[in-house]
Amino acid sequence: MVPPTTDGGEYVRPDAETVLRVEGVEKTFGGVTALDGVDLEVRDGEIVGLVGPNGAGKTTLFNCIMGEHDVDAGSVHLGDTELTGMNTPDIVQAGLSRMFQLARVFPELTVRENVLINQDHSGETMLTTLFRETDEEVVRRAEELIEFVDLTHLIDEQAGNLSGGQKKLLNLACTLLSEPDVVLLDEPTAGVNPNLVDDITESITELNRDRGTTFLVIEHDMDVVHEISDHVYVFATATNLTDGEPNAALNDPRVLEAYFGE
Ligand SMILES: Nc1ncnc2c1ncn2[C@@H]1O[C@H](COP(=O)(O)OP(=O)(O)OP(=O)(O)O)[C@@H](O)[C@H]1O
Repeated sequence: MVPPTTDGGEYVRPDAETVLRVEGVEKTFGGVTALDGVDLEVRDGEIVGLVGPNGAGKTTLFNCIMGEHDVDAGSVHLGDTELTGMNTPDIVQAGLSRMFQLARVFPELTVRENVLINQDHSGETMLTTLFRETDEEVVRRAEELIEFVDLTHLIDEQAGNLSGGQKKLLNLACTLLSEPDVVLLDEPTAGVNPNLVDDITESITELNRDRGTTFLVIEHDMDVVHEISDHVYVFATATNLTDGEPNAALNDPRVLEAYFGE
């Protein structure tokens, strides 16, 4: 990873390799144009924020990147690999991982089992993955991730007993087991008790700083966007409005107009 640099205190986009590239993506649902020619790039080692009013198309873009929707036009690349047209498991295998807005856990399984079920299960179902003998190295990594998100004291607890914020932290650990090149986070702090918001933002920034994990993050909380993002894309009604360093992008008059009618 090439670390982001600063120039007089201002973030300068690293001259690093572009790991995720979205070009001209279009998606319509019946008569609704959800994405109308979206371009976006995430460079190695960055945390990139994605903001925009409700209905702007942010989640649809994540679905298109992860292969959950076919795109009508345009392309998505991860490094040199074209993801367009690939199915979701193959996209995960290629190096992308996603955390959903609503935490998704298996409530009857323990915290440890929830992480382990995310190991590579090509050719088998998730459950048979869990019950086959797991590589010691994978178990060690799962336990290390659980420790990283501060859930070791709950490692044998059923995930259904965790709070909403703890489930999000668990989901974050789950997305990391496959050692992805880029992690997509859909509103990581939404619905989380304010006490745990800092734990989540700290986990994201530590993962980025200490392990070089690259993130693309949809977030509505502007304080969080300012705090964690190196670069921000702003969407309005199905397309890019602007992008740049957080202060500049979020104070762009077109953004203030789209958000606040100023
Ligand atoms: N499966 C679908 N079928 C029909 N319309 C859809 C579908 N998914 C999204 N849309 C429409 O596409 C547009 C973009 O929605 P999307 O959920 O991507 O926006 P968003 O920016 O993620 O909004 P929010 O911030 O509220 O999550 C909206 O008009 C939405 O109603």
